[in-house]
Amino acid sequence: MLIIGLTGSIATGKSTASSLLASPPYSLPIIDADLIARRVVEPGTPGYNAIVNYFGPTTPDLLLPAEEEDTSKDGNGKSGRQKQQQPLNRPALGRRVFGDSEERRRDRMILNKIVHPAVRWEIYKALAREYLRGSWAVVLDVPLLFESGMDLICGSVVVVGVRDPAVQMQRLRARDPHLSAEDAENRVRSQGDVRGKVARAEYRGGAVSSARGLAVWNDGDKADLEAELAKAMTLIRASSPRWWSWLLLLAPPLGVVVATWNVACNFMNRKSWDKMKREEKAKL
Ligand SMILES: CC(C)(COP(=O)(O)OP(=O)(O)OC[C@H]1O[C@@H](n2cnc3c(N)ncnc32)[C@H](O)[C@@H]1O)[C@@H](O)C(=O)NCCC(=O)NCCS
Ligand SMILES: Nc1ncnc2c1ncn2[C@@H]1O[C@H](COP(=O)(O)OP(=O)(O)OP(=O)(O)O)[C@@H](O)[C@H]1O
Repeated sequence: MLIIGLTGSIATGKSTASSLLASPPYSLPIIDADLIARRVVEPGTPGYNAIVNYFGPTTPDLLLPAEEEDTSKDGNGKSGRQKQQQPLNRPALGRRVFGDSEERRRDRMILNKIVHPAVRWEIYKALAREYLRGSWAVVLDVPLLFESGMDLICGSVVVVGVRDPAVQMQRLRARDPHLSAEDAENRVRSQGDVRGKVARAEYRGGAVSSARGLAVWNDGDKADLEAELAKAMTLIRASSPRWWSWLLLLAPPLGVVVATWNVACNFMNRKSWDKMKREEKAKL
């Protein structure tokens, strides 16, 4: 099964691209890390408890008002309404962790340490399900694909980027009108420049621009995005035909060898990228 990593920066169009990939003619299964990251911090989960313990004492608006559940219909004899645990106030938590001050970076790291292991585990379970279903390919939509090291397990990485940061900001403000200009700025600054992610993907793709790493530009309208995606999918399909996935599924030892080889190639590629970046820095 081919794992297609889909990434980008905030509001560059990952979700728009993934809903196109989920629809015909592609109809690919999508694993959405943002959705999983919401599920693993729902009230009652270990993630929720850890966040409340750490951020609660210093974030007065961390929790939303509790919803009340009507329990009188359950026939439990009590005519009461039961208080639910208060859900997280996500914009308030976002204000604690997005931005590039020392304090925000530290808090973001702590939040990541709470949320990411649970997200990773859910992603591995979802991948195993798709593998057993015999899916040809699956899209792994992860905003922090490179930062989390998840790119290592991907056969292909597609970065959805915009060249003009003003387009990114305008789309973010239009989609999330509840964010102040400062909040929006902080969110954008919390992720590296998307052009850096595009460069990283293109380095994976190599000089001949293989399906291992591709950029999909999204400065134009949605029809332009569809056309860009179609080009990327043509390359990806050619690099990993359906019969190849069936062969790997029917011959598990071969599947293990190919998967190990793939991770090793990605690891070597990452080492050589890091080395190149270090040398560039040293020259400055
Ligand atoms: C801080 C939180 C509560 C804010 O929630 P909110 O609903 O307002 O925003 P949402 O989750 O939709 O995120 C919007 C975008 O911000 C970016 N983003 C989210 N978390 C992070 C992070 N830790 N570092 C950098 N960028 C991030 C992503 O591009 C994401 O798509 C939430 O983003 C969160 O729990 N983040 C930590 C978990 C995480 O890293 N999720 C990303 C996928 S694993
Ligand atoms: N080509 C486009 N033309 C016009 N609007 C677009 C285009 N692509 C995306 N948008 C809009 O821009 C906003 C951000 O897109 P989207 O939600 O897909 O980004 P994202 O990368 O998934 O963001 P996030 O990281 O915050 O989850 C959405 O409102 C979407 O409808």
